[in-house]
Amino acid sequence: MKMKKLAIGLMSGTSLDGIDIILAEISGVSLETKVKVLKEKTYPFKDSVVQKIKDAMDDQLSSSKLISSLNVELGYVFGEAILTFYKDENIDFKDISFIASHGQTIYHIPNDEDQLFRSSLQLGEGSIISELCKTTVISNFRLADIASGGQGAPLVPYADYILFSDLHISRAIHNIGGIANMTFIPKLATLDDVIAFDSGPGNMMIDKACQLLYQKRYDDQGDISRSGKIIKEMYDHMMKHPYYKLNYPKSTGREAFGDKYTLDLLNQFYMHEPKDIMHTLSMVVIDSIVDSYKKIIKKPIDELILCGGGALNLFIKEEIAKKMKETKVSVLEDYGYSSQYKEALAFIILGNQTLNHLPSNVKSATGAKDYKILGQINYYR
Ligand SMILES: Nc1ncnc2c1ncn2[C@@H]1O[C@H](COP(=O)(O)OP(=O)(O)OP(=O)(O)O)[C@@H](O)[C@H]1O
Ligand SMILES: CC(=O)N[C@H]1[C@@H]2OC[C@@H](O2)[C@@H](O)[C@@H]1O[C@H](C)C(=O)O
Repeated sequence: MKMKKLAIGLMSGTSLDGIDIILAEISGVSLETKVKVLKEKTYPFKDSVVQKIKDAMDDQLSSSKLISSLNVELGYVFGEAILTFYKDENIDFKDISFIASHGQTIYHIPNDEDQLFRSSLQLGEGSIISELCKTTVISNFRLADIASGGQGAPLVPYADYILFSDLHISRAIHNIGGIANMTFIPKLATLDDVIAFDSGPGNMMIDKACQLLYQKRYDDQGDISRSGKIIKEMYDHMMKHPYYKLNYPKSTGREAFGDKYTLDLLNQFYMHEPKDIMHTLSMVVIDSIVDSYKKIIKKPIDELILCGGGALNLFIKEEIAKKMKETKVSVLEDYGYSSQYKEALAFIILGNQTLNHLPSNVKSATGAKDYKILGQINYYR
């Protein structure tokens, strides 16, 4: 299968900042996969849609009625965003072979709990996207991995392995989105050698605090956090969160580090300067990222590539570089890809595997028993 195809990747992540859409050319499969990014753009969610997503995640405000409706509504929101992308970028829908859509995570239960099954729910109905965009759509990538005993996350490590494995260099790719997740690929690695997990929160606490304390969507370039100093009591309290000590496989989400967690912290430490609160939140993100290498992986890392919107936070990038002196720390842009769109690109690679009846989970990352073909396919007709 060497034929080149055009495909769309769509990602709306845990930070709820918008819908990342990418157009790429893809050929080959598995290790022979070749991708070329052609266009990329982000379309913001309407505030009313963000509110419905947050309500659907909230144990008190959610209802089965809301979830049923939101699944279809997000199908329309995603499909219409793709149609706008086609218009903006002069793309003819007939040229597109497939759309791979991650969907909006509403709830993620990485491990069985009392009365609760390990599960993960992504909304944005593929049937609706397929109907609107008149193309085959692959969605719901996580459940086949869960069926095989995995956590269903993280899934991007497969794409990281295809894009960044190297014979001579050990590389880690750290995505700092709402949640921060990493893929470590030792030199000469097989897929089984890859280590990947969510290191903990990325921007979600920093964003929430910035919105409440400064009425800004995020801490642009990390300037506010840089200007503050550490609140030791708050830092020590936060670093005691049990998630950081867990060994991999492990994944997390808004359930653990979302608005409720941040609001509780702000209530507890309200007497401190806002800029010191921002600094402390950022230092927890930075140290949980660095600790994932120094305390969990404990292997030499030649190159660390930062990506996700958080790679644009220079304070985070500089502090990580200071703490990992033996590693070359760079951003995805240095490798010819944009930080914000790698996850959308990754789902094109995963969707291509699916259409070719090939697996794309990484067992060591999710804890699954087998390599599985991921996703559900809606053919357009
Ligand atoms: N210039 C900037 N300076 C600082 N932070 C930024 C900047 N631009 C974006 N960000 C951060 O990046 C976030 C968006 O990141 P991204 O789009 O990678 O998240 P996501 O894909 O929703 O999350 P996840 O990877 O967890 O699913 C914003 O909410 C903001 O915190
Ligand atoms: C359940 C879920 O949506 N998890 C996301 C989230 O955002 C980052 C991190 O937590 C990662 O585990 C995952 O996303 C990427 C796309 C992944 O599966 O690799």
